[in-house]
Amino acid sequence: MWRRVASHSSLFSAFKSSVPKNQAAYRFKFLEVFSTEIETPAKEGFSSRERVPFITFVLGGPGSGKGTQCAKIVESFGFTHLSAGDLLRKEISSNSDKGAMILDTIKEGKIVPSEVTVNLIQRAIESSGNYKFLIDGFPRSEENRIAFERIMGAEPNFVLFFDCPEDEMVKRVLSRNQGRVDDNIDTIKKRLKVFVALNLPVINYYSEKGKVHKINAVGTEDEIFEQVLRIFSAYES
Ligand SMILES: Nc1ncnc2c1ncn2[C@@H]1O[C@H](COP(=O)(O)OP(=O)(O)OP(=O)(O)O)[C@@H](O)[C@H]1O
Ligand SMILES: Nc1ccn([C@@H]2O[C@H](COP(=O)(O)O)[C@@H](O)[C@H]2O)c(=O)n1
Ligand SMILES: [Mg+2]
Repeated sequence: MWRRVASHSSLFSAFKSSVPKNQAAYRFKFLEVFSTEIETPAKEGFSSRERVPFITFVLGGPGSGKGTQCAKIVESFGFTHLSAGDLLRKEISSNSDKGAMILDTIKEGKIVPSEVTVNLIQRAIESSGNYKFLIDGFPRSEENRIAFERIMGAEPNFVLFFDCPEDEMVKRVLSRNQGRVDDNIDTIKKRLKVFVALNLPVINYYSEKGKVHKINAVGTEDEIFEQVLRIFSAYES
């Protein structure tokens, strides 16, 4: 994990011993983005002065308000917002060879193979020029989580979990009106099942590590953002 390692090179050699050569090279490229910061000892907060990489995973069921709150966090704290779903939708629109597979998976409310999603996130991080990231809708499964840790060699600093009752999530998704292929009642039911079966275990995993901040996602957007604001303000340094 970036903020826990003593030096750039020790991280790289640990990584090199556990993954194939081409991934090690990829990882090294990724680390170069942060090459001046990585030698700085770990800090709990995010600081504009030292620019130590800071990762927040933003989790919650479909329609719980992750994207809405991420937009507000970006405005107040200068994070880069990377929505895994948006990155996958962009990949579909770009006519990539994986587009058809991704579209079919999204229509079924299932999870896209982890390597695909992690590689999209990795590219977006590398090209962002930022060091503070909100990774929204990821990891969606233990497989996602393990792939991220293996490829990126990093864990989140903390996890935001938007806790919302299912009937409220269904209501919000059905009135979202953004033309998403998965915003229909059949796919929502599947997404809710996938959330319980695959995503809740990830939230429990990080909860046991003391990394989860649970937000009551019922209320107005501003009421919810008050809770979010308190959490981020405590990490600001
Ligand atoms: N607190 C709120 N109260 C009522 N509606 C909300 C609230 N927050 C967000 N919404 C609306 O609910 C819908 C879903 O919100 P949003 O897209 O932020 O959810 P999400 O968690 O990102 O969902 P998904 O996982 O499907 O991408 C949007 O139309 C949004 O405007
Ligand atoms: N880690 C992820 C994230 C998303 N997906 C797929 O995209 C769909 C939409 O995601 P949103 O976060 O925008 O709701 C989701 O239902 C999955 O099909 C994924 O596979 N892996
Ligand atoms: Mg979203």
